Amino acid sequence: MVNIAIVGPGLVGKELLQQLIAHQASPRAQVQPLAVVGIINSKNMLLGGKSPSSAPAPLGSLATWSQQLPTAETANLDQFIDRLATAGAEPTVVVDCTSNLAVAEQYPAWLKRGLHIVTPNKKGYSSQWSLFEAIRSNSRPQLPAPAPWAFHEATVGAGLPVLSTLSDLVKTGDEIVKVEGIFSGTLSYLFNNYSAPGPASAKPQQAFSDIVSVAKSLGYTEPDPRDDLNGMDVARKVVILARVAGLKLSIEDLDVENIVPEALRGVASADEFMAQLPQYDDHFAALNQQAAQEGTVLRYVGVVDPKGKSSVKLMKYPVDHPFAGLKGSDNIIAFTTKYFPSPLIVQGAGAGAAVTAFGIFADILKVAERVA
Ligand SMILES: NC(=O)C1=CN([C@@H]2O[C@H](COP(=O)(O)OP(=O)(O)OC[C@H]3O[C@@H](n4cnc5c(N)ncnc54)[C@H](OP(=O)(O)O)[C@@H]3O)[C@@H](O)[C@H]2O)C=CC1
Ligand SMILES: N[C@@H](CC=O)C(=O)O
Repeated sequence: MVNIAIVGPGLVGKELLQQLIAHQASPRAQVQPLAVVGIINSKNMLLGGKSPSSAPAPLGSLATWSQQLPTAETANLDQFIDRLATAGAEPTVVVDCTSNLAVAEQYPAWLKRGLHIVTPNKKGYSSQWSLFEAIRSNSRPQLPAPAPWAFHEATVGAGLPVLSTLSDLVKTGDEIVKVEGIFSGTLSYLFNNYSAPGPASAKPQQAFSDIVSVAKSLGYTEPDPRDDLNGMDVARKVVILARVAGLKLSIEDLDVENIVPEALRGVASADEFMAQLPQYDDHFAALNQQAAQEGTVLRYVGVVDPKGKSSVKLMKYPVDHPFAGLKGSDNIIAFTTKYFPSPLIVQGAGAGAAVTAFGIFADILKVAERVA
């Protein structure tokens, strides 16, 4: 048995819980039994087991967790972790589904207590180098067994096998020449719809702000869509990729193009930002029109260039370029390497609760297979 504890049952965490509940009801659970022993958000926490000093046990009636959580005991992340790390507990995976840096800063301490980590939270792997290094040096494979594992596949490309592919290339001695791609499901969705190839008259005349609203409602955006439009989400992914490729890169080393209109960068809330965005539809329409007149489309692209300057920016691509033909919220990542001078391409849905939860779930199973 492997224990699972979820920190942050929001959009993604909730979907993960659904997938875990479905797993428990399926024959797959016989092969790999998984028990959800704890759930915590910023207000409350649920922990299975008899007493605060006993090892955690599976939550009873997991299907009703969302009704139980709001009236459960007050959240205390330190106490939650203490319980999970109780002597005699089953191997435990803490799944951080927040987007919180303060939570990610706890990973090294959690790893030192033997807890495995799986996360879609980009902050731990893309913020200060010392945090990344502390996570890496306190987990396997840097430490020998029985040290815990830390996996973060869903931080880039949601459920797509992006980091595992890059890691395999590096581990087998391939040389990374360039990693280039559309790493944001939100920005992919926005520009695939707003700046589609084809005659201007055939294009849908949707306002830019309307498409941002749809991307938000489909669960593609960060809780505040400015974190997508300001390039920071893509910048974090570029940093994560670069670090997996062995480069000591940080966000400050990148050129990042912020496409949030300047006047909206400081507005107080995401709601206020969404309310004011329609005032800037003409600005985006002009950018798009200019690209169309040049026979190009707009695409927001990240580049890891080991020998040059890595960057995150809005680019124009000819309509027959592979990036121009993307659909929906697809990500596309092209790895140009010594073995793959014609790039190895990974492509598919790169945002949304279902695919992100799938990526997290696959990482949980990787831990479970290694500790079974
Ligand atoms: N959406 C997508 O397509 C993808 C998302 N991701 C990443 O997945 C993560 C989750 O995203 P999403 O589900 O949309 O985010 P949400 O904002 O929907 O959920 C965040 C959750 O974290 C909880 N939380 C926040 N701070 C704390 C804290 N200090 N202690 C405990 N719980 C806390 C919130 O609780 P409360 O409600 O009480 O505030 C909430 O349950 C993010 O890091 C995101 O970048 C990665 C890939 C794709
Ligand atoms: N907001 C992000 C979610 C996944 O990382 C995106 O749009 O790609």
